Amino acid sequence: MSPLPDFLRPLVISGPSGVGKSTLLKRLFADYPDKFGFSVSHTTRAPRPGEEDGTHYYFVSKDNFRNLIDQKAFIEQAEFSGNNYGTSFMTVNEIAKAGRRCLLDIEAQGVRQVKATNLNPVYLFISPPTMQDLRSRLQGRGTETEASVQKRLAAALKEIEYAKEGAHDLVIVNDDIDRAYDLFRKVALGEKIEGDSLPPLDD
Ligand SMILES: Nc1ncnc2c1ncn2[C@@H]1O[C@H](COP(=O)(O)OP(=O)(O)OP(=O)(O)O)[C@@H](O)[C@H]1O
Repeated sequence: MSPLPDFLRPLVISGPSGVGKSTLLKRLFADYPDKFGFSVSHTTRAPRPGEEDGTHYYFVSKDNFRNLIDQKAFIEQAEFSGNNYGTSFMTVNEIAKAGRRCLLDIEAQGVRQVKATNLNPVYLFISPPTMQDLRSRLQGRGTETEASVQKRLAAALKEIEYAKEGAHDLVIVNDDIDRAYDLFRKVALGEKIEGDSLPPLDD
């Protein structure tokens, strides 16, 4: 069976830090080990315990990152919480060459830049049900200091503002993980779904 038309377009996944993007992606890759390729970003942030270079990120120095910008290696790149993140053309091309759907985890600044390219992806926003849920997930993950949680929440407001502008093709609310994953899986496979409406997120 030939793939659905949307399967041939990259899928950009956005959403505030702590909303559950990595959790959804992990399940997808476990269920479909051969169908997708995650566009591994370059970052200047320090690896968290268990994160591996080349799998979760390409961990590079600030100088190295600046050189890559100068070489125009990035489709998009942005600074977030004091660290740089970028998606290289090379990474995305390699996934397409391998016949897999390219999945990209990109925040609002980056999405604006991707929109100025000819990548033509599907834009998906993963939303928390409420701001309180987002706060408790960030705190519960145990990877952040309280200051870092505050920074991420401030950045989350910008992500949400952009989503409220209608920047994305689709929204999935990560309330119940099984329900959210079922929708996410369908979108990733290229199925057309109704999607959720964006919650008010004003709490
Ligand atoms: N539906 C859900 N209900 C409750 N907790 C969840 C749900 N989805 C994910 N979580 C938990 O929320 C925390 C944050 O999830 P995760 O690390 O996947 O977020 P993320 O969006 O990838 O964040 P970042 O962008 O910072 O990498 C994790 O501890 C995860 O187990």
